[in-house]
Amino acid sequence: MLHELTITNPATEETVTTVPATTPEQVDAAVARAAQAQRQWAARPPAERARVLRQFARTVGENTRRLARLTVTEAGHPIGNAEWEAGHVVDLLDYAAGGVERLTGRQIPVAGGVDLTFHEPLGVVAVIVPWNFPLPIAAWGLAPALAAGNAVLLKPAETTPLATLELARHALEAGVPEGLLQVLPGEGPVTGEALVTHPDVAKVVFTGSTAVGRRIAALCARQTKRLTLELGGKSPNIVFADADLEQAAATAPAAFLDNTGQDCCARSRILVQRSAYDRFMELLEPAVKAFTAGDPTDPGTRMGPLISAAHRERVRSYVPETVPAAIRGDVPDGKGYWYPATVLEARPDDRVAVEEIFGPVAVAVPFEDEADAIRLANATDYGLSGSVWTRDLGRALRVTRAVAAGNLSVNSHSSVRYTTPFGGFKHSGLGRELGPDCLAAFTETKNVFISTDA
Ligand SMILES: NC(=O)C1=CN([C@@H]2O[C@H](COP(=O)(O)OP(=O)(O)OC[C@H]3O[C@@H](n4cnc5c(N)ncnc54)[C@H](OP(=O)(O)O)[C@@H]3O)[C@@H](O)[C@H]2O)C=CC1
Ligand SMILES: O=C(O)[C@@H](O)[C@@H]1OC[C@H](O)[C@H]1O
Repeated sequence: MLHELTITNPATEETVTTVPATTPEQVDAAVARAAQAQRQWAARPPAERARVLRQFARTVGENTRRLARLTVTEAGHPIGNAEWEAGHVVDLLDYAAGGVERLTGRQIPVAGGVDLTFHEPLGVVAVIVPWNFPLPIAAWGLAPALAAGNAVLLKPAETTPLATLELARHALEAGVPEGLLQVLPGEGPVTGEALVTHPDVAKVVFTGSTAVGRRIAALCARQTKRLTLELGGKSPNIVFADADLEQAAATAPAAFLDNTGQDCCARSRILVQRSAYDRFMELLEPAVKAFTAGDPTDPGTRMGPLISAAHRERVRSYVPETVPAAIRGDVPDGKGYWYPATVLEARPDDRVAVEEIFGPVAVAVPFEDEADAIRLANATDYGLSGSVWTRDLGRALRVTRAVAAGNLSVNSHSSVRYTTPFGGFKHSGLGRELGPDCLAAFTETKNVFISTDA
């Protein structure tokens, strides 16, 4: 077991700092503190809880630049992206604060009495966060969980605890009660599992790999623990010949290269109707090459490094050395975990075309007609996101309804809006985050019947 975590800047390979790792005994103490804070928080009037969360949002808003710089340092995100991510946390906190007073129960007409339903907080919630979007994914869990009256214990990824530790400091400054939001850095199998198996943790929200998600699901099942899973993806970008090909090709690079492809929604399977395939690939090449990789602190940079040397090896293992890439971008020489933007022409059942790579690698595959496109789009175990490019509205509706995925977009690659539900079909997850029901996901529904016959 590690006593401390070493944080490395992935763009320079320099050690940034070390952070103590949380032991299982410290997890026990954190759960006890959180449970006490939660009882007092849940008892406070809703308007008061909403005010505290709005102040939390304001404090984060005043500190987005510093939070963004921490994301650049620990995760290698380009500064423009990192600033958007910190701003997204502000929006999530504001949105959740607005939900506190709208988390209403119901009165259902019944015979012989009055029937009331209540939404009650769960208690202590564990939010286990990956390294790809340290702040947004943390906030997807913590903002609605706190708003619904819960306490949150957040375990960041080993490689990226700095921004969320800073976020917890801002929570205290803003008046979020001591103990209600605690960030517990540490190793997944140690700190993470201590949280998942703790009997006083009522719910686990996990974002990460499908393999770890399955393990956590099995551990939660032993205690019938509430669980939300946001797992991997291998999302299709389906381009029909009738689409605006210029626009489809201009936007396709960002859809698989943003965050260096370390995005569960990455459209890394580019499916193009055969009659438009050659033209599309011609248009795609300059667009991919223009997606500049380099120093993440430079506002002109579009793509940073991968998170670690080990992850770069994993990405590399998917790309056959003997087959030349159809398109390959450039990366800086020297230090940093760089990997070039790569498009491969693959067969639909090649490993590179069906497994999540989580790097700047896409496959291009031609298809014949609508039925073939749907068949190929659904030919993975995943079902998170996907895009359809066409000018035919009927086709857009038919294809989006036929693709088994939680988040689809037409003539766009947008997957994430804090106001709309997000989550996966098949092996991409369980439950939904964000959207109008995000607070209810952190409650139990209680029904009370009051007899009027007595
Ligand atoms: N859906 C998504 O957004 C993500 C998908 N992935 C996929 O997973 C692959 C591997 O990435 P990796 O970092 O290993 O992702 P993991 O699934 O291992 O990690 C995600 C989070 O879970 C924690 N964790 C790991 N094991 C356990 C456990 N047994 N109990 C509780 N928590 C645990 C991790 O901690 P620690 O950091 O200490 O390991 C981290 O905080 C990627 O290449 C990608 O394909 C990865 C990240 C995000
Ligand atoms: O989990 C992911 O990787 C995606 O959902 C990702 O998270 C925040 C970004 O806005 C999304 O694309």
